[in-house]
Amino acid sequence: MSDVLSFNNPVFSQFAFYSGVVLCKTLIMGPATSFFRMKNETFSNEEDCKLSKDKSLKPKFNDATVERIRRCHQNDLENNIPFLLIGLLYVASEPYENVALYLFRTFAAARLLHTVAYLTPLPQPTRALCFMVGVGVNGLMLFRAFTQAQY
Ligand SMILES: N[C@@H](CCC(=O)N[C@@H](CS)C(=O)NCC(=O)O)C(=O)O
Repeated sequence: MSDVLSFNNPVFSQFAFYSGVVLCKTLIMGPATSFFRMKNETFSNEEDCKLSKDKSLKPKFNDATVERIRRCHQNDLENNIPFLLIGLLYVASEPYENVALYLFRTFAAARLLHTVAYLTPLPQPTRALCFMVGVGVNGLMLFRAFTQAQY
């Protein structure tokens, strides 16, 4: 049991890999927001506006691109952070390796596709389905952790 949360455990190692994938994806959203803020001259604070050549610029909160990236980032935070926490409990429950790998891959694929669907944007229900697959994986992992835990 002491080796469960170590890279000697293939399930933890695979979990670390797919967590890294979704974390990288989430981390990219901040710089992507900054990039489009500068490109579209859409700043949310007075002091940021002063950095622009146009000194008459005022804070703006309704740029469609910036707001879409922000919503996508927030959605990542709402889903990927629970994946990291629930995943740790799940790995500690010592699941079957092939089932765990399938769940990790499904979650990572669903979240990457969710971003593609949000930013393209693809017609609904594409994004909703990606979201539900992610929620489903988190739910299954949490169920397994609950059923293995003592109370
Ligand atoms: N916080 C989300 C909760 C529900 C959710 O995550 N829905 C998915 C599928 S429709 C989504 O992509 N929502 C868009 C969003 O979070 O901006 C919301 O306000 O929509």
